[in-house]
Amino acid sequence: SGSASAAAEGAAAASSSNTSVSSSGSMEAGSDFDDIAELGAGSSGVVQRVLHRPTRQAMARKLIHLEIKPSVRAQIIRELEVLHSCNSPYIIGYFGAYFVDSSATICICMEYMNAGSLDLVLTKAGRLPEPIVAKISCSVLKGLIYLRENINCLHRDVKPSNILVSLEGDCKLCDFGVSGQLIDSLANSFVGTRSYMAPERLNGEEYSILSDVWSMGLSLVELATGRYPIPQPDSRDYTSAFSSDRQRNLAEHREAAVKGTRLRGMEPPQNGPKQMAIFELLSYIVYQQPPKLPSFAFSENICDFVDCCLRKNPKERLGLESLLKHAFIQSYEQNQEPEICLGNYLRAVLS
Ligand SMILES: O=c1[nH]ccc2cc(OC[C@@H]3CCNC3)c(Cl)cc12
Repeated sequence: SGSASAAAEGAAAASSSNTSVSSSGSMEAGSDFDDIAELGAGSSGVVQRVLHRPTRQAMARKLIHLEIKPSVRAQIIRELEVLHSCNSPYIIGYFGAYFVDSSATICICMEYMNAGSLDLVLTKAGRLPEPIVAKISCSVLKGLIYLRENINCLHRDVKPSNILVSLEGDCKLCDFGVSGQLIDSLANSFVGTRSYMAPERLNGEEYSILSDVWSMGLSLVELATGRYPIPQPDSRDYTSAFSSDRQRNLAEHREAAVKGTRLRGMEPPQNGPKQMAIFELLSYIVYQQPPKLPSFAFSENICDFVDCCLRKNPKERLGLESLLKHAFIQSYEQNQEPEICLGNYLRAVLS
């Protein structure tokens, strides 16, 4: 930990958000960190809120258990080093990573976001109003563009739990596939009952930035309705969360964005099994029509935006720059109504 402290001291002086904790790769865990709370657990590991004592820096530390040989560990640490050069308001800050020898665990130290990930926000907010979904979409697009332009990497795992927000109104991407070796080491670790993977990827075809666009589109439908959108809800499912009066629904979005009020999310599927088996769900994504938002409860702009992301054929999907110019993003980007801001909304809805 001595080397880490020295590195952190030096880096902290640089006061950049990308101070490096350690690249030695052999530093024992925990010596410089105080565990404060558990932030969440996902399919690849547990995330804790920690304090890096030498720098007094609050951090989020992700622990991933990996049974791999030392040479592969060193390669993962090396491949993660490029994250030190990531400096974007839409990408989570990176402090460094190290292995805990005794428990074959990699610890990845990242910037702490005090409003957590969007899967957790959604459980409290019910569903997110359109202006908030627009702000999040804009940040996700800018984050994906930054990854492609600066580290030439795709995200590969866009979903609500990998989009982080802060009470100051920041929205950043995390857990993107920057280390090929880490991707390979995690290849068989998928556990879960839902997938944000694009049809072409489920079909074993070439993965491209347009597959990230599909995952973003699916995530936005979930954020806007409060429910994972596959299988496609039927009309009865919609009536629990949305009024039949279109104008009332549209007014409700704006009001909830300004006041930070919770909106009732959609119930899980009533008809049929509570939760579709994962294989059935994956074949549904590949063979059935893509999900879409109910036009009676949402604006044409957001309905068209998600349709442009959720085309089954990747060649028909819009690219990142075109999506950034879409009316859904522009309509909120331009008349940036001061009372509609992500920070105010999150402070109200999470209070
Ligand atoms: O503050 C954070 N920084 C980096 C990663 C991170 C991940 C988080 O949660 C991830 C889990 C995964 C599934 N649900 C929540 C939270 Cl809740 C905060 C942070």
